[in-house]
Amino acid sequence: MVKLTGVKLSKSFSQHGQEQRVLWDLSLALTPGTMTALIGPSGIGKSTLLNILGLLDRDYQGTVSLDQTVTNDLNDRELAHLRNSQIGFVLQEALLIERLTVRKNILLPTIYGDKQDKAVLAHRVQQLATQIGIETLLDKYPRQLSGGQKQRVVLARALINDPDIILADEPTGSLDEQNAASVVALLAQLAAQGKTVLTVTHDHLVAEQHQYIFRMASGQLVKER
Ligand SMILES: Nc1ncnc2c1ncn2[C@@H]1O[C@H](COP(=O)(O)OP(=O)(O)OP(=O)(O)O)[C@@H](O)[C@H]1O
Repeated sequence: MVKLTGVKLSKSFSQHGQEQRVLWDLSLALTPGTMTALIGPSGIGKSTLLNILGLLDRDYQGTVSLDQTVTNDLNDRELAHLRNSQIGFVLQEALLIERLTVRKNILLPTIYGDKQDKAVLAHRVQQLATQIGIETLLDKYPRQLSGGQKQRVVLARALINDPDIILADEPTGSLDEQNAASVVALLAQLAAQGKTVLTVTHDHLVAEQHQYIFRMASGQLVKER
């Protein structure tokens, strides 16, 4: 299992000649087997931080490490391989490919990287779908699904490669209370298996179910729990 560390992370955006500092010497370490919630007002930089920790954004100051591997030292190919094999992303907008079935959407991350056995993958899709409650949707197309169902498909896709680190941006945003509770329960189950879970959420009830809670303010993290 993998420890994710960010040290002295800084990031600015410049717009209309104005520099906006979003992250400012921010450091954090996420330990395997723990579940951390990241809260804070809209526009404060939560997604920006998630994108850096998830190795999607290289344009920042500071270092991001997975165990002993300092990701800043890797080339784009190595970085993509690490991201694809170790990190599961549950993004805010459920981006599914419309012309592919739910099953094929879930399998998308497996077409990159090392070849995996088809029968094993088929079994894994079935297992995940049952766990997440979307087993009846596997042969449907995204347009036939509700927002909440799409979000659960995105979760299944994030987990198909069995990543050690799960980064979730508002994973319960478009779910009703019952489905939200089952997604949080699943994240807790993954943390109990030794995975590292970081969840961005606006929902206090969801945050409360995490072991650690950090609030983002002025480019830094304040530990609330
Ligand atoms: N590509 C970009 N160009 C310019 N500014 C950006 C860009 N991406 C983000 N920002 C700015 O950086 C700040 C932080 O954005 P970010 O999306 O990280 O916030 P957030 O806390 O995740 O917000 P929300 O809770 O609404 O999702 C915002 O003020 C936003 O306008």
